[in-house]
Amino acid sequence: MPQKTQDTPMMKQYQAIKDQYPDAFLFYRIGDFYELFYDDAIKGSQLLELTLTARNKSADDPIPMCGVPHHAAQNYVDILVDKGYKVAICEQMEDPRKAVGMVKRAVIQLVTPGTVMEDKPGQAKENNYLTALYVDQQQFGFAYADLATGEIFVTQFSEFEAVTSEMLSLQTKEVVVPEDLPQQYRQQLDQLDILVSVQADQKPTAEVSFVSQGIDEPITRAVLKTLVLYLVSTQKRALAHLQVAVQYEADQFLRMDHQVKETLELTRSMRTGERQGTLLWLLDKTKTAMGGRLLKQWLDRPLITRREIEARQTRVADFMAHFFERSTLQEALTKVYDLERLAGRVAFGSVNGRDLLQLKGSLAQVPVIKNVLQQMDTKSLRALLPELDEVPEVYDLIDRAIMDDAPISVTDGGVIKAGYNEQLDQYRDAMNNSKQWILNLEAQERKITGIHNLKIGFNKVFGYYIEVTNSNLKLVPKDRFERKQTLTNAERYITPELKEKEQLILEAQEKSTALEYELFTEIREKIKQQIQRLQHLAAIISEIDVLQGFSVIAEEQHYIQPKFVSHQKGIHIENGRHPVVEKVLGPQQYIANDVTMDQTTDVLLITGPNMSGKSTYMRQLALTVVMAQIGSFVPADTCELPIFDQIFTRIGAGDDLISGKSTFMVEMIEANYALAHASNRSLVLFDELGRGTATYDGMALAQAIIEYIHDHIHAKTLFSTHYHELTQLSDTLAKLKNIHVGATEENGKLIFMHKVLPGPADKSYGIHVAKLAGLPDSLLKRADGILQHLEAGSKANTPSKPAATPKIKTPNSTSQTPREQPAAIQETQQPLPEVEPDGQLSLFKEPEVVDSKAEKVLRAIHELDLMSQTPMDTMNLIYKWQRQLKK
Ligand SMILES: Nc1ncnc2c1ncn2[C@@H]1O[C@H](COP(=O)(O)OP(=O)(O)OP(=O)(O)O)[C@@H](O)[C@H]1O
Repeated sequence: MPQKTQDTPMMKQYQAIKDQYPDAFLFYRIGDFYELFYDDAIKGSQLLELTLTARNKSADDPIPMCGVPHHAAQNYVDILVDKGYKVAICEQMEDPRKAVGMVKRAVIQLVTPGTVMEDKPGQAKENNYLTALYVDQQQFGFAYADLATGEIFVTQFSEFEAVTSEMLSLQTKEVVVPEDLPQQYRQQLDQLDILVSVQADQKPTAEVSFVSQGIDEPITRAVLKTLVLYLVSTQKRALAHLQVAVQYEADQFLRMDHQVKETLELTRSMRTGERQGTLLWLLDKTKTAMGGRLLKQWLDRPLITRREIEARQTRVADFMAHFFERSTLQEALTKVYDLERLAGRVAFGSVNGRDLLQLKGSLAQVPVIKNVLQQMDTKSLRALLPELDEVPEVYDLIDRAIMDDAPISVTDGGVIKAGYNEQLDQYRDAMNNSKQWILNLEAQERKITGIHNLKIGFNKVFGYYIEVTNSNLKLVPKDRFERKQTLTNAERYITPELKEKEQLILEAQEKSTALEYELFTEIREKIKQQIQRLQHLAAIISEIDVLQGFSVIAEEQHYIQPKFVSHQKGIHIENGRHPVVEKVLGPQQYIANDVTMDQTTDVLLITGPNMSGKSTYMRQLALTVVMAQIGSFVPADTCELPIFDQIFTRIGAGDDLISGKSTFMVEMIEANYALAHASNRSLVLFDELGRGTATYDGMALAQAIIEYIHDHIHAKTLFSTHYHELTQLSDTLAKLKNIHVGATEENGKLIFMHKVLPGPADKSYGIHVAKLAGLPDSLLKRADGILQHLEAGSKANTPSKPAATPKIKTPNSTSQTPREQPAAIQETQQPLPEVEPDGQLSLFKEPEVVDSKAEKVLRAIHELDLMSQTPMDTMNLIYKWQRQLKK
């Protein structure tokens, strides 16, 4: 009986290896190809658009197969990993020609989404983080690493939400967890669209102990071990570039959860997901990829220590003051390559001759950078000089050893300079002498034979040969020349002495390439010894780069150095601007605005028409705070700020469609999060909070939330609203001030002033905005009619001096006075209308007691301000009404 295909020795070897990597595509090397089999082949051929064939097609059990040429494999690996899959690279571990029996094969690397090392175009300024999680008794150890740069960070959290928020902020594509991670967390991680990889507990490696230096807590040590073991087990090599883990505490930085960072568009645009239009995009004037990555890290974690922030500011000011020196500095920085990733490649063993030349070129810039900092001659910049290590050992070594035009390949020779190694020089001499000998032989044979165009050539198949054209064949000495090949117009011959020389040349060549590779490996190992110095240098240069970038943008956009004051003194900003909107609109178009929140103001209640600039004003303040706390200058004429500990936002009505939460639910979750975590040193921005539900509910909640913050939290809070009734709160809340964004009406048209003014706005210009948006005239007329009706009703019902506190009506009681000032809103069991502010907004004459469900719903429909509803709001309401009718 013929052997089944799957039982052949090779397929058995394949299966044994594949069993160890069930969750990865196995790229199985056969000769010049990597082959995929079975399901890998079926799925892989679709994902990679490859032809699906079969091994042993004609057998009873053909095995699905597809393959990629080895030299093009990287592209295919990248595609799969980019799509979130893992790829195990299985190589032939011995020369098939020399192998006895089956060629030995082994997986040399498992490439996963979190461990990609290759530089992808456009990604140089991005880190690729692998994260790890360890849970012990409701405490969460959390760590992350960038394998390309060797950076590792570790912390712990006491809430799982903080873990997921951090993962989302870091945009990790993969998280490593221990085998015994409780199922509940596993499920929640699975929902995040992040690949979850499991790492078995094993004996720690040397890397683990190196990375964990100075880390004492068992939980942070445990998570580091999980992380590093995974790196080592996937990469299968020593990772000398892994850096000692940096321990951080979330409260050592200005805390912003993932949602806040997204809302403020610090590094990713909400609309496009790209950099364009973000604060990072605006601020990034860095000249190196490392600087670009550092800036992003700073934006993720602004500082809260005044001394540290001011140290950065001082350097920015110093760079600003030295325009000419700065341009020399920038020129030098442009010539600095990605030292961090080069160091990574040295450790990884993937560095080539050109990389080393880049390393040398970068190191050559260090004296230039030092020189220019010296010229600037300020205390803060001088302090950097001793930190700028030129790593001369590495520079000299590369300078002595690596040819200036070294090729990319490290195995084909042509990498090592003459004079670096005596043996190599001898081989090269031998080769050169022999080549000269051959030239001499050519001249000599021409003379002896009288064939003036006799040539000695070389090709890979026949080696050296003597070529004679057909017209001279009669002159060939048949006794000495042995014919080897016939061409159309010539014959090729060899002679014994030519063969002998050829042997010598080829041997010397083979030996010299092998020796070159050996020398290159040695050089790499020597540089590896200096990796930590290179990494330190990279860190200092990155910092210089980011700070010089701040000086560039500050100069270009006319920013000023913010001053830090106590929380009591509060916020004083004159002519502040939204940095990104200003950049996009141009300085002439942007209307600058003041922000004043001194000891008498904790809450600014902002009213004004749609589109007038309320959320821009709020974002402007938040971005100014973030810029100030990363050490950048800020867009304003003068700026005094306290240092904030956290920023909370609820801006824009984004639905969390994935988790099926409605706008209102998301709003309430975010509001609750802010209320639970904010302190009197926090900044809270709520944009039209409460508008995701029925008017009364929303207004009631908005008021209660403002009161809560005002009375209990004392955080600096900006609250924009369309509920004009809320402006009356300034009568009862001592530290609440009304401001509004002005607009004027001219000939029935609305002119936005974008100017923030004291006091409440007097009118909602919704209908005008609707007109600008192009709604049909007939509809607008109808809306105008309803508005007039509403206003008439409102005037009729409004007491001459509007009461600050709305009255509350329940079906069982007529109007009653609320508990006490300023607690205005009380809970009631009735769904609608639970709360009604004195007659405002009311279109119809109120029945004292609403008794039928249908009437309640009808009335709610009448009262609904359709223009201020999103479709999702309306869906929510209809759902609620349906439920009421069914009750
Ligand atoms: N200070 C300003 N100077 C110039 N233009 C501005 C200014 N503030 C806002 N704008 C422009 O007005 C537009 C609307 O601003 P924004 O979204 O802040 O309004 P809004 O009052 O929050 O609107 P809505 O109530 O509809 O959410 C912005 O896209 C911006 O182009």
